[in-house]
Amino acid sequence: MNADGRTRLNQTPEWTALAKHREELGEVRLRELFAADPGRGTGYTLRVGDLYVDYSKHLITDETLRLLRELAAATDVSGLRDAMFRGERINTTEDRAVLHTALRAPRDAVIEVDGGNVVPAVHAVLDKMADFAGRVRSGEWTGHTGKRIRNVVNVGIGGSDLGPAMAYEVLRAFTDRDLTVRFVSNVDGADLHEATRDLDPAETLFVIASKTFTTIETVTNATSARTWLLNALGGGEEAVAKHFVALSTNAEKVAEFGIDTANMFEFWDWVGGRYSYDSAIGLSLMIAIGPDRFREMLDGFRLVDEHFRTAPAESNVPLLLGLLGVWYGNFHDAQSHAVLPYSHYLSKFTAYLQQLDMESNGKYVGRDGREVEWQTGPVVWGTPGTNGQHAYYQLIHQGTKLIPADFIGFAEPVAELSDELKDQHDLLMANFFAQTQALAFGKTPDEVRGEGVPEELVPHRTFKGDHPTTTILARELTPSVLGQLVALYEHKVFVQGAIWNIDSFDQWGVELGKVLAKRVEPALTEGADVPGLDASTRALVATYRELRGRR
Ligand SMILES: O=P(O)(O)OC[C@H]1O[C@H](O)[C@H](O)[C@@H](O)[C@@H]1O
Repeated sequence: MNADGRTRLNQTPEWTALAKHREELGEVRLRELFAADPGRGTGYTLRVGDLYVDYSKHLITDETLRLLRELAAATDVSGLRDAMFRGERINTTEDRAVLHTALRAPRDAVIEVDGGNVVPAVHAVLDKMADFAGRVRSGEWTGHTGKRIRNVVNVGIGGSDLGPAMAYEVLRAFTDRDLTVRFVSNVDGADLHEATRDLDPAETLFVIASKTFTTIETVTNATSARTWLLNALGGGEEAVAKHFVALSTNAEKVAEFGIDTANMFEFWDWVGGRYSYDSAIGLSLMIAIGPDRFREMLDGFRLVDEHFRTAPAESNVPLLLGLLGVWYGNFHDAQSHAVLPYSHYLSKFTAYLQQLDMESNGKYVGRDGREVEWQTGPVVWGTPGTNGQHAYYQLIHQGTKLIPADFIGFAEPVAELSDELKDQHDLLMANFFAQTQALAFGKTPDEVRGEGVPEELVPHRTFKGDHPTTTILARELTPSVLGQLVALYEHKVFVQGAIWNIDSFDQWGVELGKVLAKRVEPALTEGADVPGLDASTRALVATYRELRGRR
């Protein structure tokens, strides 16, 4: 028992029961499970909104699912979920509410933080964003010299970059193709250079996205962007006012930087950075796709929020996905989780999920302040599937590691493709279905022999199978479907954090590097002596200075 009145996760009877069940199951053969239950292919499926979710190719039985749900009940996942939706301060280490779900609440909803309803402010900002996006899109908003805005450059990093950058790619077919939208995140000057080198400053709007407005990379890039602009256009504050807007929770710092707070789009400390792209942080996306599409996306988020909040455990998709991750991470020693979209437009989706999942659940200290004795968040990785097939799938099929994977695909190609390109879609999806089939069922030595393969090659050409996958299939990729997918993963991450008893909403682990970077910088620039610098770093810094001719 802990100070917080909870039994340690790995001492609960539900955990023990799962460990025993795992032992009894031994090596699960998916071929056998499918042979024993002809209804498995349709029975082990769920629907949420437009998403069809097949979890039949998992190393589980009805009993596994029952025991996993008992673990969720014992760890009170639904209690924490309800506390989150109610606006309680479940981010205990930062003493904050966790209310990204309020960002997509309907206008008439009431969600209180500290006795005040936050929903009217959410919609006021959405309306302000819609008004601004509309003016940029129509050409009514002009730059300092009177030219219309044709380029939007979002400057931000982490949650202030990955979400909008990912969603912009996903929804490219819905964007205004006359606008150039780019995302700059890296403090490496090459990023801003490449993003701006062919742009006319007079036609360029910078959207400075930073929750805290203190992030060194973003403030540095924003300062350089301002210099680039003013060098070209002249002018001062009036020019900045026409070419810079800010997305932030920190009005004071925004004003200090020189952006008029009238040009600031606000959000709040109860929105985590990695949960923020449907807040003001989505402004670049909204300018690209228009306010109506943005609202459709929010509707998609809301649909899955409602499902997560109200669906019973047996049909609750985020709960299921979270539990499957626990099953592999905690009872099969899986270290990673692959997300493999079969859509070119989802090329940045997994990178986005990396922050969502790994920054949320990469923790070794529990909410009780004690070190956990169980695995927490997995390494999340992956790229669009067909490309992966010709690169790293070999290891998934025949390597020595267990890598559970999500396959995400769509029945319809994007509408604007030519007929010829649309015809390629069946081939893409044939690969999609073939891969999960091969991963699950493999190829036995006898099957290989049956093909006349020489005996010495049989082991090499045998596929053991039993590599677990979830298939997520939707009719087409729309703004709403994107919202549904993102909310699905947000809540999956929530479920796992709740079970592991960690605070999924802080990120103390990124702080140390930031502090050390500030300390080391004067050593690089001025050769300053940094007291306490270790021998390795000291030698590296000296070599760096030598290579730059700074001796
Ligand atoms: O939006 P900002 O305040 O600039 O923060 C940007 C990012 O930097 C931090 O280091 C955090 O790890 C991220 O969670 C955050 O999204």
